Amino acid sequence: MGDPMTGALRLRAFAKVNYALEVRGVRADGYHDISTILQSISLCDELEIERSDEGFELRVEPEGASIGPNDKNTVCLAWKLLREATGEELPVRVRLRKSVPAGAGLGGGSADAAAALVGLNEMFGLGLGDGELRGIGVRIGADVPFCIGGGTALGEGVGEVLTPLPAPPEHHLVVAKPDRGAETARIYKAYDERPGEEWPSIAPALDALRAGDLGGLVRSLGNDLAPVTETLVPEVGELREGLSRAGALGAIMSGSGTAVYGLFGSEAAARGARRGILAPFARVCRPVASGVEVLRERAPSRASRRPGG
Ligand SMILES: C[C@](O)(CO)[C@H](O)COP(=O)(O)OP(=O)(O)OC[C@H]1O[C@@H](n2ccc(N)nc2=O)[C@H](O)[C@@H]1O
Ligand SMILES: Nc1ncnc2c1ncn2[C@@H]1O[C@H](COP(=O)(O)OP(=O)(O)OP(=O)(O)O)[C@@H](O)[C@H]1O
Repeated sequence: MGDPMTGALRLRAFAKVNYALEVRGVRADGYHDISTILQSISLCDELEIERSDEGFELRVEPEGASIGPNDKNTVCLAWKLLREATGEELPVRVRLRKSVPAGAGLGGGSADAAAALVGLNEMFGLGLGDGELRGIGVRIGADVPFCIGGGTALGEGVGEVLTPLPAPPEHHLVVAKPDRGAETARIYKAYDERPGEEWPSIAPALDALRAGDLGGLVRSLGNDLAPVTETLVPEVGELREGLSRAGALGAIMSGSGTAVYGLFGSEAAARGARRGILAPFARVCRPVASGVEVLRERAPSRASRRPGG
């Protein structure tokens, strides 16, 4: 449990990629059952949560980051749901520094919600376990439960039934995104309307991970949603081909897109390839073992202490 007197917390909220994603069927509520292998990556947003006297205040940086109104922000939704679940006031000011592009299939909004849940739980000494946080998180988004724990996991159900997997063999990624994004709901809907063949199964990717076989993982990268997004946003396919031409061992779209990533055996190879990628967003990343990292705690200033808090 965290120190209830903690005045401020800084957290990293890590993005994710899907090494493999298989859509298994559509449910009565319109959501899709999936089987997916999720991996946290070093690309991250940063949150600074500071105690205040009352209410909730959010400042998003850089200003003009087009992620919608503050009251719909996943950080605000996390605060509201946690307040409801615990009956505590949780008065805070949050600064959210965005680096993860939105509409990318990199789970940026989900990671921010996860970091807010973990951070508030710690700051106010709420004592909720990971299972309870995941239960709140799934009400914000299907990727939030994964982002709370992060690392490498198999996601089933709508993505919230999680089984930890071994960390992947060492590699680096180049993650790139065209200007246009994709709305997750629209991509799943277009998937339902699309006739045609599916990429078979995540089983070989699971075997490769369990065997620590990078070549096997590369050969079994796959995503049922990729052909759908690539039809709607052709730049996605072009970027994927660009990554392959630049020397990626394998390249595939993440989640519902529009970000794509390529796998490389070394950081040097990834850096070299990135220089040749003409995309508005292109970063070299590595897999990381957690979804949220608490960076440092600062002693509370007198002014930010609640009486008796
Ligand atoms: C594509 C993935 O990122 C893969 O990890 C996830 O499946 C999407 O997770 P997410 O962005 O957290 O999704 P949510 O915010 O919960 O859902 C957005 C919309 O996507 C659709 N959706 C999402 C997840 C899922 N398993 N089936 C769905 O059909 C629903 O229409 C939903 O209204
Ligand atoms: N903290 C946030 N960061 C990014 N987007 C947010 C946030 N809060 C709300 N949103 C809204 O959610 C939309 C998509 O968010 P997000 O970046 O999670 O989607 P995504 O890249 O498709 O990831 P996912 O893999 O979770 O579907 C944004 O366009 C924005 O309107």
